[in-house]
Amino acid sequence: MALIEIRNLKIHYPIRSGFWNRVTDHVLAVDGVNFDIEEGETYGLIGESGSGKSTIGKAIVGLEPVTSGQIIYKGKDITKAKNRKALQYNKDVQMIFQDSLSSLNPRKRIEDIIAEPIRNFQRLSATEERKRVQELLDIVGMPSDALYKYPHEFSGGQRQRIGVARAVATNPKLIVADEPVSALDLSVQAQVLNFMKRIQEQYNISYLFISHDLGVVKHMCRAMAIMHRGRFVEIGTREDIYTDPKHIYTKRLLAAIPEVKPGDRDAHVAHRKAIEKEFTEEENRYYDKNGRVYDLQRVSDTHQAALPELADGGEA
Ligand SMILES: Nc1ncnc2c1ncn2[C@@H]1O[C@H](COP(=O)(O)OP(=O)(O)OP(=O)(O)O)[C@@H](O)[C@H]1O
Repeated sequence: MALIEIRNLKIHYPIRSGFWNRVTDHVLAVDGVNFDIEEGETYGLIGESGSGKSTIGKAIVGLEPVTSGQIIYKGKDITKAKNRKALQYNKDVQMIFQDSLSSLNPRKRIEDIIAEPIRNFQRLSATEERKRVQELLDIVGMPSDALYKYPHEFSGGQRQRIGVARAVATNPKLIVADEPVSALDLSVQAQVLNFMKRIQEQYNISYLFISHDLGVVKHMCRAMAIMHRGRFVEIGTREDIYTDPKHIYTKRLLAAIPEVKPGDRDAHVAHRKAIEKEFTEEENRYYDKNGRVYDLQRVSDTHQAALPELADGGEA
């Protein structure tokens, strides 16, 4: 059994308009995704901005309400749990955010920031708590005098380490890492990713690793999903995705990785242009169940609504 199983998860946001502020439509931020995360595994979620990655992460940690579908943790559907705040799940599943400056309370000292999740779940004496916070700082490679400082006194990489220390404080089983290194320099990215891996091995933690950067995901994940407009367009292992991508959107993301070898530059630019052309053509193409092809730019809205697979959320 997987540690967490996501089944047909949908998160739709209402769009309100008009004088009465009625719901006139919905943003289909997440529209029927399925995946499992095994114990000790890192599962990658890749897609461009707005594809719905963060919404999935936030729904898993309970920061977004689920429209429909299931989040099954250790065999139990937590979306149906009565008193969700009281669940062991909240201790077991933690999150790291991209923007460490705004996710760490600027008015609190590091000691209090890291101790906060501990206080939610455990009663420790002041001495025990300080010892535990020092231990956590040590795990993420921060000096123990960091205890008395404030978030703005650290670099982005150091703040991300503090964010990890806070996430690890409750001995979690799963950490949702939402773009954890996107705001950092390349050299600092490598350091943070390496210590995240080290901590994973040491404490057998699973990660849901959310990123728009295929280079970073390749370094971290064996299994992954490519997300586009609220749906998964391709799922597979690292080898599947990086050596034999099937979906044009995946090919496009891969082609967007900059080519560093000077000799290959022209070939890379030509490849990128070809992919971009194919993507523009494919993106507006819709295949029905009988293999007929429609150009979605040409069919009217009424006709689109009449296409059965489109109406019930089929692949477009
Ligand atoms: N609270 C909300 N109300 C309405 N729409 C929302 C809300 N939160 C997110 N959305 C919309 O849902 C879609 C998915 O957003 P989400 O933040 O999950 O994307 P993302 O892939 O994580 O992008 P990014 O990396 O830029 O955060 C976007 O179109 C976004 O505008």
